[in-house]
Amino acid sequence: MDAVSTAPALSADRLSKHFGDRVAFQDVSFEIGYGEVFGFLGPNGAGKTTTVRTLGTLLTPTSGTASVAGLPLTPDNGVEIRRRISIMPESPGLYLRLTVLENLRCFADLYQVPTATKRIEQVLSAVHLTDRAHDACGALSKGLRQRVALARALLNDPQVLFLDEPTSGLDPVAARGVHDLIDELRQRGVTIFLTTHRLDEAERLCDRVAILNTTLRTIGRPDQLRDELFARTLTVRTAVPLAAPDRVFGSVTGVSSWHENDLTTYVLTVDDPTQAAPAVTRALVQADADVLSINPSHHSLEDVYLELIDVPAGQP
Ligand SMILES: Nc1ncnc2c1ncn2[C@@H]1O[C@H](COP(=O)(O)OP(=O)(O)OP(=O)(O)O)[C@@H](O)[C@H]1O
Repeated sequence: MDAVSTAPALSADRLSKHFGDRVAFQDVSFEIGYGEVFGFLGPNGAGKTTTVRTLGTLLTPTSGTASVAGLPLTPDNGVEIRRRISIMPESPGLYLRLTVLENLRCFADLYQVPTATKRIEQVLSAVHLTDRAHDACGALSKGLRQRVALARALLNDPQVLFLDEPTSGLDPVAARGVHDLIDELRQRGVTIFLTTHRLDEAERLCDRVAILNTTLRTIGRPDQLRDELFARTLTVRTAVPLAAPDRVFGSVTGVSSWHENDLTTYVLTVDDPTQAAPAVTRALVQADADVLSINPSHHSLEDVYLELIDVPAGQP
Protein backbone atom coordinates (compact mmCIF):
# COMPACT_ATOMS: atom_id res chain seq x y z
CA MET A 1 0.00 0.00 0.00
CA ASP A 2 1.30 3.48 -0.77
CA ALA A 3 1.37 6.45 1.55
CA VAL A 4 -1.87 7.81 0.16
CA SER A 5 -3.92 4.72 0.93
CA THR A 6 -2.61 4.21 4.47
CA ALA A 7 -2.63 7.85 5.61
CA PRO A 8 -5.97 9.48 6.47
CA ALA A 9 -7.61 11.44 3.66
CA LEU A 10 -7.66 14.50 5.87
CA SER A 11 -6.28 15.20 9.29
CA ALA A 12 -5.87 18.25 11.46
CA ASP A 13 -3.91 18.50 14.68
CA ARG A 14 -4.58 21.54 16.87
CA LEU A 15 -5.12 23.58 13.73
CA SER A 16 -5.98 27.26 14.27
CA LYS A 17 -6.59 30.29 12.10
CA HIS A 18 -6.67 33.84 13.41
CA PHE A 19 -7.29 37.02 11.44
CA GLY A 20 -5.44 39.54 13.59
CA ASP A 21 -7.22 39.43 16.96
CA ARG A 22 -10.19 37.53 15.55
CA VAL A 23 -10.14 33.79 16.06
CA ALA A 24 -11.81 32.01 13.12
CA PHE A 25 -11.19 28.53 14.55
CA GLN A 26 -8.95 27.24 17.30
CA ASP A 27 -7.25 23.93 18.18
CA VAL A 28 -9.24 21.83 15.74
CA SER A 29 -8.18 18.17 15.53
CA PHE A 30 -9.71 15.30 13.56
CA GLU A 31 -8.91 12.45 11.18
CA ILE A 32 -11.05 11.49 8.20
CA GLY A 33 -10.63 8.22 6.32
CA TYR A 34 -10.73 7.76 2.54
CA GLY A 35 -14.28 7.30 1.30
CA GLU A 36 -15.83 8.90 4.36
CA VAL A 37 -18.55 11.55 4.14
CA PHE A 38 -17.75 13.91 6.98
CA GLY A 39 -20.19 16.61 8.07
CA PHE A 40 -18.85 19.86 9.47
CA LEU A 41 -21.62 21.67 11.32
CA GLY A 42 -21.80 24.91 13.18
CA PRO A 43 -23.63 28.22 13.44
CA ASN A 44 -22.85 31.30 11.34
CA GLY A 45 -19.33 32.52 11.98
CA ALA A 46 -18.26 29.22 13.58
CA GLY A 47 -15.23 28.96 11.30
CA LYS A 48 -16.43 26.31 8.83
CA THR A 49 -15.58 28.10 5.59
CA THR A 50 -12.26 29.28 7.00
CA THR A 51 -11.43 25.66 7.89
CA VAL A 52 -12.27 24.57 4.34
CA ARG A 53 -10.19 27.40 2.87
CA THR A 54 -7.28 26.53 5.15
CA LEU A 55 -7.37 22.80 4.36
CA GLY A 56 -7.82 23.73 0.70
CA THR A 57 -4.51 25.67 0.78
CA LEU A 58 -6.21 29.03 0.15
CA LEU A 59 -5.27 30.32 3.63
CA THR A 60 -2.21 29.62 5.74
CA PRO A 61 -2.97 28.27 9.22
CA THR A 62 -1.82 30.36 12.18
CA SER A 63 -0.75 27.27 14.12
CA GLY A 64 -1.12 23.51 14.20
CA THR A 65 -0.58 20.95 11.47
CA ALA A 66 -2.73 19.13 8.93
CA SER A 67 -2.51 16.66 6.10
CA VAL A 68 -4.69 16.76 3.01
CA ALA A 69 -5.11 13.90 0.53
CA GLY A 70 -2.12 12.18 2.11
CA LEU A 71 0.23 15.19 2.01
CA PRO A 72 1.36 17.47 4.85
CA LEU A 73 -0.29 20.87 4.52
CA THR A 74 2.78 22.98 3.76
CA PRO A 75 3.35 25.77 1.22
CA ASP A 76 5.66 23.42 -0.72
CA ASN A 77 2.87 20.88 -1.16
CA GLY A 78 0.24 23.45 -2.19
CA VAL A 79 0.26 22.67 -5.91
CA GLU A 80 0.17 18.89 -5.44
CA ILE A 81 -2.58 19.12 -2.80
CA ARG A 82 -4.69 21.29 -5.12
CA ARG A 83 -4.32 18.66 -7.84
CA ARG A 84 -5.79 16.05 -5.51
CA ILE A 85 -8.69 18.01 -4.04
CA SER A 86 -11.57 20.19 -5.11
CA ILE A 87 -13.61 22.83 -3.36
CA MET A 88 -17.16 23.61 -4.30
CA PRO A 89 -17.80 27.02 -2.73
CA GLU A 90 -21.20 28.14 -1.48
CA SER A 91 -21.84 30.33 -4.54
CA PRO A 92 -21.19 28.52 -7.81
CA GLY A 93 -19.20 31.34 -9.51
CA LEU A 94 -20.00 30.29 -13.08
CA TYR A 95 -19.89 32.43 -16.21
CA LEU A 96 -23.60 32.95 -16.67
CA ARG A 97 -23.42 33.98 -20.34
CA LEU A 98 -21.50 30.84 -21.29
CA THR A 99 -23.13 27.47 -21.75
CA VAL A 100 -22.62 24.61 -19.34
CA LEU A 101 -20.16 23.03 -21.76
CA GLU A 102 -18.26 26.28 -22.33
CA ASN A 103 -17.97 26.79 -18.57
CA LEU A 104 -16.61 23.29 -18.09
CA ARG A 105 -14.17 23.69 -21.00
CA CYS A 106 -12.97 26.93 -19.55
CA PHE A 107 -12.31 25.43 -16.11
CA ALA A 108 -10.82 22.25 -17.61
CA ASP A 109 -8.31 24.51 -19.40
CA LEU A 110 -7.60 26.40 -16.23
CA TYR A 111 -7.03 23.20 -14.23
CA GLN A 112 -5.07 21.66 -17.13
CA VAL A 113 -7.30 18.59 -17.08
CA PRO A 114 -5.86 15.89 -19.35
CA THR A 115 -8.28 14.36 -21.92
CA ALA A 116 -10.65 17.21 -21.15
CA THR A 117 -13.40 16.31 -23.65
CA LYS A 118 -13.82 12.83 -22.20
CA ARG A 119 -13.64 14.07 -18.63
CA ILE A 120 -16.27 16.75 -19.31
CA GLU A 121 -18.57 14.07 -20.73
CA GLN A 122 -18.03 11.99 -17.60
CA VAL A 123 -18.71 14.80 -15.14
CA LEU A 124 -21.79 15.96 -17.06
CA SER A 125 -23.10 12.44 -16.92
CA ALA A 126 -22.22 12.14 -13.21
CA VAL A 127 -24.41 15.14 -12.39
CA HIS A 128 -27.11 14.13 -14.90
CA LEU A 129 -26.75 17.25 -17.03
CA THR A 130 -25.68 15.82 -20.39
CA ASP A 131 -28.87 17.03 -22.04
CA ARG A 132 -28.38 20.58 -20.72
CA ALA A 133 -24.79 20.95 -21.94
CA HIS A 134 -25.69 23.64 -24.49
CA ASP A 135 -27.89 25.74 -22.19
CA ALA A 136 -26.49 29.05 -20.95
CA CYS A 137 -25.75 28.80 -17.23
CA GLY A 138 -27.70 32.02 -16.69
CA ALA A 139 -30.82 30.25 -17.98
CA LEU A 140 -30.55 27.41 -15.47
CA SER A 141 -32.36 27.19 -12.14
CA LYS A 142 -30.30 27.59 -8.96
CA GLY A 143 -30.43 23.84 -8.38
CA LEU A 144 -29.12 23.05 -11.86
CA ARG A 145 -26.36 25.66 -11.50
CA GLN A 146 -25.32 23.96 -8.30
CA ARG A 147 -25.03 20.73 -10.27
CA VAL A 148 -22.82 22.48 -12.84
CA ALA A 149 -20.66 23.70 -9.97
CA LEU A 150 -20.43 20.13 -8.72
CA ALA A 151 -19.46 18.97 -12.22
CA ARG A 152 -16.75 21.62 -12.27
CA ALA A 153 -15.48 20.44 -8.88
CA LEU A 154 -15.25 16.89 -10.24
CA LEU A 155 -13.21 17.83 -13.32
CA ASN A 156 -9.87 16.97 -11.72
CA ASP A 157 -11.22 13.68 -10.33
CA PRO A 158 -10.50 14.76 -6.74
CA GLN A 159 -9.63 12.33 -3.96
CA VAL A 160 -11.09 14.78 -1.47
CA LEU A 161 -14.05 17.00 -2.26
CA PHE A 162 -14.96 19.96 -0.06
CA LEU A 163 -18.60 20.95 -0.40
CA ASP A 164 -19.36 24.25 1.32
CA GLU A 165 -23.10 24.52 1.98
CA PRO A 166 -23.98 22.68 -1.26
CA THR A 167 -27.75 23.00 -0.80
CA SER A 168 -27.88 26.54 0.50
CA GLY A 169 -30.89 28.32 -1.02
CA LEU A 170 -32.18 25.24 -2.84
CA ASP A 171 -35.78 24.06 -2.58
CA PRO A 172 -36.36 20.58 -1.10
CA VAL A 173 -36.58 18.90 -4.52
CA ALA A 174 -33.36 20.48 -5.82
CA ALA A 175 -31.66 19.76 -2.49
CA ARG A 176 -32.72 16.11 -2.78
CA GLY A 177 -31.08 16.02 -6.23
CA VAL A 178 -27.79 17.24 -4.74
CA HIS A 179 -28.09 14.72 -1.89
CA ASP A 180 -28.53 11.90 -4.39
CA LEU A 181 -25.42 13.07 -6.25
CA ILE A 182 -23.43 13.11 -3.01
CA ASP A 183 -24.62 9.56 -2.33
CA GLU A 184 -23.43 8.53 -5.78
CA LEU A 185 -20.02 10.13 -5.16
CA ARG A 186 -19.72 8.34 -1.85
CA GLN A 187 -20.42 5.04 -3.61
CA ARG A 188 -17.50 5.80 -5.90
CA GLY A 189 -15.24 6.28 -2.88
CA VAL A 190 -14.77 10.06 -3.01
CA THR A 191 -13.96 11.49 0.40
CA ILE A 192 -16.37 14.32 1.11
CA PHE A 193 -15.99 17.14 3.61
CA LEU A 194 -19.42 18.72 3.80
CA THR A 195 -20.15 21.94 5.64
CA THR A 196 -23.79 22.51 6.29
CA HIS A 197 -26.32 24.27 8.52
CA ARG A 198 -28.84 21.61 7.64
CA LEU A 199 -28.85 18.97 10.30
CA ASP A 200 -31.25 16.70 8.43
CA GLU A 201 -28.80 16.78 5.53
CA ALA A 202 -25.88 15.83 7.77
CA GLU A 203 -27.88 13.08 9.43
CA ARG A 204 -28.91 11.63 6.09
CA LEU A 205 -25.57 11.86 4.29
CA CYS A 206 -22.70 11.77 6.74
CA ASP A 207 -20.85 8.83 8.26
CA ARG A 208 -19.55 11.10 11.00
CA VAL A 209 -20.08 14.71 11.95
CA ALA A 210 -18.11 17.33 13.82
CA ILE A 211 -19.76 20.27 15.52
CA LEU A 212 -17.68 23.44 15.46
CA ASN A 213 -18.20 26.70 17.25
CA THR A 214 -14.72 28.21 16.89
CA THR A 215 -13.47 25.14 18.78
CA LEU A 216 -14.59 21.60 18.03
CA ARG A 217 -17.46 20.66 20.37
CA THR A 218 -17.79 17.02 19.41
CA ILE A 219 -17.08 14.49 16.71
CA GLY A 220 -18.63 11.10 16.03
CA ARG A 221 -21.37 9.14 14.29
CA PRO A 222 -24.77 10.80 14.68
CA ASP A 223 -26.20 7.78 16.56
CA GLN A 224 -23.13 7.61 18.79
CA LEU A 225 -23.45 11.31 19.67
CA ARG A 226 -27.12 10.83 20.50
CA ASP A 227 -26.32 7.90 22.78
CA GLU A 228 -23.50 9.79 24.48
CA LEU A 229 -25.59 12.85 25.17
CA PHE A 230 -29.00 11.50 25.95
CA ALA A 231 -30.18 8.71 28.22
CA ARG A 232 -32.12 5.99 26.46
CA THR A 233 -35.77 6.12 27.36
CA LEU A 234 -39.09 4.45 26.70
CA THR A 235 -42.23 6.56 26.70
CA VAL A 236 -45.36 4.73 27.84
CA ARG A 237 -48.77 6.27 27.23
CA THR A 238 -51.89 4.87 28.86
CA ALA A 239 -55.59 5.68 28.41
CA VAL A 240 -56.05 6.37 32.13
CA PRO A 241 -53.49 7.04 34.88
CA LEU A 242 -51.90 3.92 36.39
CA ALA A 243 -53.10 3.22 39.91
CA ALA A 244 -49.61 2.30 41.17
CA PRO A 245 -46.92 3.14 38.59
CA ASP A 246 -44.14 2.49 41.10
CA ARG A 247 -45.29 -1.06 41.51
CA VAL A 248 -45.58 -1.55 37.72
CA PHE A 249 -42.22 -0.11 36.68
CA GLY A 250 -40.21 -0.56 39.89
CA SER A 251 -39.74 -4.31 39.47
CA VAL A 252 -39.00 -4.42 35.72
CA THR A 253 -35.43 -5.52 34.96
CA GLY A 254 -33.55 -2.97 32.85
CA VAL A 255 -35.62 0.05 33.98
CA SER A 256 -33.34 2.20 36.12
CA SER A 257 -35.78 5.04 36.86
CA TRP A 258 -39.01 6.58 35.68
CA HIS A 259 -40.99 9.82 35.93
CA GLU A 260 -44.42 11.07 34.88
CA ASN A 261 -44.56 13.61 32.04
CA ASP A 262 -48.28 14.07 32.57
CA LEU A 263 -50.95 11.94 34.21
CA THR A 264 -50.95 9.30 31.49
CA THR A 265 -47.39 9.56 30.08
CA TYR A 266 -44.48 7.84 31.79
CA VAL A 267 -40.84 8.23 30.75
CA LEU A 268 -38.65 5.27 31.72
CA THR A 269 -34.86 5.40 31.67
CA VAL A 270 -33.63 2.04 30.39
CA ASP A 271 -30.33 0.31 29.56
CA ASP A 272 -31.54 -1.15 26.30
CA PRO A 273 -34.95 -0.19 24.86
CA THR A 274 -35.30 -3.36 22.75
CA GLN A 275 -34.86 -5.58 25.83
CA ALA A 276 -36.80 -3.39 28.23
CA ALA A 277 -39.86 -2.82 25.99
CA PRO A 278 -41.19 -6.44 26.10
CA ALA A 279 -40.64 -6.62 29.87
CA VAL A 280 -42.41 -3.28 30.38
CA THR A 281 -45.27 -4.49 28.17
CA ARG A 282 -45.66 -7.66 30.25
CA ALA A 283 -45.67 -5.64 33.48
CA LEU A 284 -48.34 -3.31 32.09
CA VAL A 285 -50.51 -6.21 30.93
CA GLN A 286 -50.21 -7.86 34.33
CA ALA A 287 -51.30 -4.59 35.92
CA ASP A 288 -54.34 -4.53 33.63
CA ALA A 289 -53.27 -1.17 32.18
CA ASP A 290 -54.93 0.28 29.06
CA VAL A 291 -51.77 0.90 27.04
CA LEU A 292 -51.93 3.31 24.09
CA SER A 293 -48.26 3.16 23.06
CA ILE A 294 -44.73 2.26 24.12
CA ASN A 295 -42.03 4.10 22.15
CA PRO A 296 -38.26 4.33 22.40
CA SER A 297 -36.91 7.88 22.57
CA HIS A 298 -35.77 9.49 19.39
CA HIS A 299 -33.23 12.27 19.55
CA SER A 300 -32.26 13.90 16.29
CA LEU A 301 -28.89 15.32 15.35
CA GLU A 302 -30.58 18.67 15.87
CA ASP A 303 -31.07 17.81 19.56
CA VAL A 304 -27.36 16.98 19.80
CA TYR A 305 -26.43 20.19 18.00
CA LEU A 306 -28.61 22.40 20.19
CA GLU A 307 -27.24 20.72 23.30
CA LEU A 308 -23.67 21.49 22.26
CA ILE A 309 -23.96 24.90 20.65
CA ASP A 310 -24.63 27.73 23.03
CA VAL A 311 -27.65 29.33 21.43
CA PRO A 312 -28.42 32.62 23.18
CA ALA A 313 -31.96 32.70 24.53
CA GLY A 314 -34.57 33.93 22.08
CA GLN A 315 -32.57 33.08 18.96
CA PRO A 316 -33.82 30.46 16.52
N1 LIG B 1 -10.78 37.17 5.47
C1 LIG B 1 -11.19 37.38 6.72
N2 LIG B 1 -10.74 38.40 7.44
C2 LIG B 1 -11.12 38.60 8.70
N3 LIG B 1 -12.00 37.82 9.35
C3 LIG B 1 -12.50 36.77 8.69
C4 LIG B 1 -12.13 36.49 7.33
N4 LIG B 1 -12.80 35.37 6.93
C5 LIG B 1 -13.54 34.98 7.99
N5 LIG B 1 -13.37 35.82 9.03
C6 LIG B 1 -14.00 35.70 10.36
O1 LIG B 1 -13.75 34.40 10.87
C7 LIG B 1 -14.89 33.90 11.57
C8 LIG B 1 -15.33 32.59 10.95
O2 LIG B 1 -15.91 32.84 9.65
P1 LIG B 1 -16.34 31.69 8.66
O3 LIG B 1 -16.78 32.35 7.39
O4 LIG B 1 -15.25 30.70 8.57
O5 LIG B 1 -17.56 31.06 9.44
P2 LIG B 1 -18.65 30.03 8.90
O6 LIG B 1 -18.80 29.02 9.98
O7 LIG B 1 -18.29 29.54 7.56
O8 LIG B 1 -19.94 30.95 8.83
P3 LIG B 1 -21.23 30.86 7.86
O9 LIG B 1 -21.98 29.66 8.28
O10 LIG B 1 -21.95 32.12 8.18
O11 LIG B 1 -20.74 30.81 6.45
C9 LIG B 1 -15.94 35.00 11.49
O12 LIG B 1 -15.85 35.76 12.68
C10 LIG B 1 -15.51 35.82 10.30
O13 LIG B 1 -15.92 37.15 10.43
